[in-house]
Amino acid sequence: MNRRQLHQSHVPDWARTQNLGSNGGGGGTLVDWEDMFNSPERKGGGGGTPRADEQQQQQQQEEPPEDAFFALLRQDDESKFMENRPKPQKAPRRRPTHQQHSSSSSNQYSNIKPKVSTSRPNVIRKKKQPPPPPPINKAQQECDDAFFGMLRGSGGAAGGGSKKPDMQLGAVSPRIPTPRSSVESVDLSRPTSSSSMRNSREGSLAAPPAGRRRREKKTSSVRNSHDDMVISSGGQGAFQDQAYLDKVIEDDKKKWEAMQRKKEKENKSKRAKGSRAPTTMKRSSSIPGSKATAADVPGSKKMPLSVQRVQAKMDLNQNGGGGEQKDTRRNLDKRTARLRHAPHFMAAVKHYRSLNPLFNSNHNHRDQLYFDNAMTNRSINGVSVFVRKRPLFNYEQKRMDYDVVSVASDSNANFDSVIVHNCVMHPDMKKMLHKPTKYKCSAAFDQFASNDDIFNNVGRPMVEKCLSGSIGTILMYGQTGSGKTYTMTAIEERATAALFDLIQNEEEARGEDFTVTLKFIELAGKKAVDLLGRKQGAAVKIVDKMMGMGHPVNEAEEEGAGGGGEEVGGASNDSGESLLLVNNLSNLPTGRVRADFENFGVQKMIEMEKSLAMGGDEGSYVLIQMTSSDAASMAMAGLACEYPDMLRVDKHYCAGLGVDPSELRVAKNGGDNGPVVTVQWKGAAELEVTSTEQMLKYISVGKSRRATEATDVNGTSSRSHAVLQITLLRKGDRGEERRGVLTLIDCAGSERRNDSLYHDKARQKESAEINNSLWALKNCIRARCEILEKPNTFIPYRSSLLTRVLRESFERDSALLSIIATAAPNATDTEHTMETLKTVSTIVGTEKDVEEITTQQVMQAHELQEMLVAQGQGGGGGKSKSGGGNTVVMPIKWSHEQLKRWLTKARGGEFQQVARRIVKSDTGKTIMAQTIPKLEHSLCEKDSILATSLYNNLRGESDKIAKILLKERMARKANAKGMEAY
Ligand SMILES: Nc1ncnc2c1ncn2[C@@H]1O[C@H](COP(=O)(O)OP(=O)(O)OP(=O)(O)O)[C@@H](O)[C@H]1O
Repeated sequence: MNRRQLHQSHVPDWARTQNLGSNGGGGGTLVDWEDMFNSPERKGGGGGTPRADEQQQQQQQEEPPEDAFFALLRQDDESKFMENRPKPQKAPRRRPTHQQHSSSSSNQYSNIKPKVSTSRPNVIRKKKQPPPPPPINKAQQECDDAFFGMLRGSGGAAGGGSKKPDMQLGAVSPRIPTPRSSVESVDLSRPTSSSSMRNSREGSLAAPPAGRRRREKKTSSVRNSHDDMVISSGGQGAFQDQAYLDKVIEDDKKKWEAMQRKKEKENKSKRAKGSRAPTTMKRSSSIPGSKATAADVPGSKKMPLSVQRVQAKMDLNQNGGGGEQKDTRRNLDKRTARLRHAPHFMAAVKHYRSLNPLFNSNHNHRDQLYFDNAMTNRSINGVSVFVRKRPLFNYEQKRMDYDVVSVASDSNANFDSVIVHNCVMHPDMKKMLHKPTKYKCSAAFDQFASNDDIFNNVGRPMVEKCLSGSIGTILMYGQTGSGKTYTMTAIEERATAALFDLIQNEEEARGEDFTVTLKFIELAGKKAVDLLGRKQGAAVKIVDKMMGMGHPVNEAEEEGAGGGGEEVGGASNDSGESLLLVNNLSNLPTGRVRADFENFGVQKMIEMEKSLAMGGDEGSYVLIQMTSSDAASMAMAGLACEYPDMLRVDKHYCAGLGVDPSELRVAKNGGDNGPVVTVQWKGAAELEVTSTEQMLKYISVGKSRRATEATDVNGTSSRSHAVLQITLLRKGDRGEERRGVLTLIDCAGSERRNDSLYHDKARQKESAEINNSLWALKNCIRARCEILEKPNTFIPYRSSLLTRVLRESFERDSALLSIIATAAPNATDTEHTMETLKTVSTIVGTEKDVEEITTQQVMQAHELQEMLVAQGQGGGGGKSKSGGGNTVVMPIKWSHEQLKRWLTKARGGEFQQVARRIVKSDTGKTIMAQTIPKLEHSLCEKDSILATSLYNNLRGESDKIAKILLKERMARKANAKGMEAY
């Protein structure tokens, strides 16, 4: 098909009928569509161009009579015309004049009259062949429809709600000029026409979506072309309406743009106000399916960000906050799944606890039995490990978080256990699993333990030892927000008060003179900063100071790990021999001390033993002579300081040997008390303190200078290790000095990597440094523990600033070290808690004792109920008198009879003798109020085992019944709410 043929195929039928479109045989004429629509007549050009005149003349000659033409036109189908119409956009749009409107209004078809005139072959053939008319555009048709639909709507509205038939799409064909009457019947003068329609569709002036904007633009272009036609035939009134419509559309557009600008401005100012705000909102908006932002959460400023995120997730899960969208995802991350299935997991944990009476969580470590016990008898490898569980916070409970940490304390055992209930989903995401893991520690404190309990068990023994010249360190370790600072603050306050009380007592009793000094620094990464000096933020250098015998003091400043040398003086007399007296070699403790003696070599040990053998009786002093050597003197000096009661210089012996005891620096410098290797904080202010108030004031000043920052987990998270050191110099009436040091370290929160993902680079680096120093600490403590078995174990104390500060604690056997691991009980932090306890276990070498108890599948509520019934739990107290169905009664509310019944039946009659001994006045309340010692005397005939068992079983029963009551309450609640009952 050649170009002409192609064009021919587009010629409308009506034109072919008239031989207007034929270019084949028969002298057919090719219709120039462009000319037809651009012809001056069609455009209504009155004056006409020269070409128009020419055309007009030709028309007069060649065109058929007008009537015949109109008859032909009428035969044509309107749709055919539509089908073959040229693309409207191609027609140059020219707004007709008022005159043109009025002139054309007489005959609706007059405008297309010139189309016929284009049939003149000569004129047209000279022209370049135009492109074929484009096929009808479907999208355009839709737009047309839409527009006419709009018009219909507006017309309907204008016409009192009824659609006028002439306003239908067919009636206002875009290509067939409508008679004036029909156009005028459209009431376009109403200002509502365009804007109101649009507003009613959009509801407001908010920006339409991009797609719609595009569509509207298109519509408006179509509308304009159509309007041109309407206008051309509609006369002045229609023209004015069109102008009005344009204006309204233009206004709308302006309004929308103004609104956008305003919004953008508001956003900008919001961002400028709080630099963290956008981050927060970004984080919150990352919650899948959540609409919540930080600003939506009440008190969001104070609430940790993780809390806000979980809160938002909970809102989503619980369909709260009016959100219609319920989170229906099945594949959930661990934390979300834990909360989603909270009731089931809670029931499983509670059931587990009920089986073990030791998990009574309201009485541990309050008995006198525990005091002193944990520190002295329960240390693990020379380190006492304590665990403190903080209570569940209200906001955690609100988000359906629950307690997954159980504390089992037993006065009779040598250690306590902490169980973390890891609640997870089976990979099939249907079954729920309960995986309890057990950790061993010196003593564990549950959420009911008070600060006094902690201090009495951990702080007080330490203060007492330091007063008598020991070195003690308490170190807080745990996850961010688990209560390290809270516990340490309590210990500081109580330790200060206890210290000055004890000092006062000692001064009064013995007339000794005490000097108390305080230093406070923070360790952030590789920097140590003073917290008490006049100049805030002054750098501090951690320096090892060696104090040897018979030699001046040498300092070894260490700039970095492994830097600096150490010169150790040897204790010697004029003959170059070291002198030391051992009062009783067999009293020497094993472990490190013996290792040091071994360092001297076998020869020295033999000498010592010989001396001991020759020296006679136990308790008498034995002079040890040895050749001066660094290692020997160092070790001896250290020993003399650490074991003042065992190693001593005997003046009389020295006189007999002609040795000046004053030259023996062991006696003079270190004396009985002073350490040989001390760690000094160069540049740190050391303030002398004379009262509790003064000390607390200094501490609070130092704390206020400490670096804290809001993290995901804690609103005021400590971002550095705070090291507070209280030094006691005790001068006896004979001038002898003893030095005791109490170091309290509040470590920065240990964070897991995924917690710090949201942090900026600096914060991530800081977190890495914190974790590095904690790792170094772990290695040092571990090495210290290992020394007992492997004496040559190297302690890598130089690997971090924190461990360098703690050097004395690692290297001296008499040094006391207590670690308090703080644990958050909430299920969301299960992994953190497990990590903390695992780390502490690794530190003290009990990781082998970490016991993963068999995983259990979590029972559904009804299964649990059946099981409880089968076990007959809660039967001891009998049923409620109040007629509450199966409701049982808590032991504390038992009557005398109920108590007696329980005592007779419980544990296969173990307490039958107690049942016989109780009197009328004994009820559940009176027996529950008694402590183990009281029970022992009142009801158990001094049988402490029976009393302990009775005490524990009563509480175990109490927990079981509480559980049943809770379940009943929940079931009632669930029934009321129409929820799944369990
Ligand atoms: N045993 C507790 N009883 C009551 N409230 C507690 C307990 N432990 C901690 N808290 C509270 O928990 C919040 C966080 O505690 P804290 O600041 O001591 O945590 P942290 O472990 O020091 O955190 P970070 O490492 O980030 O500094 C505080 O509001 C504190 O009052």
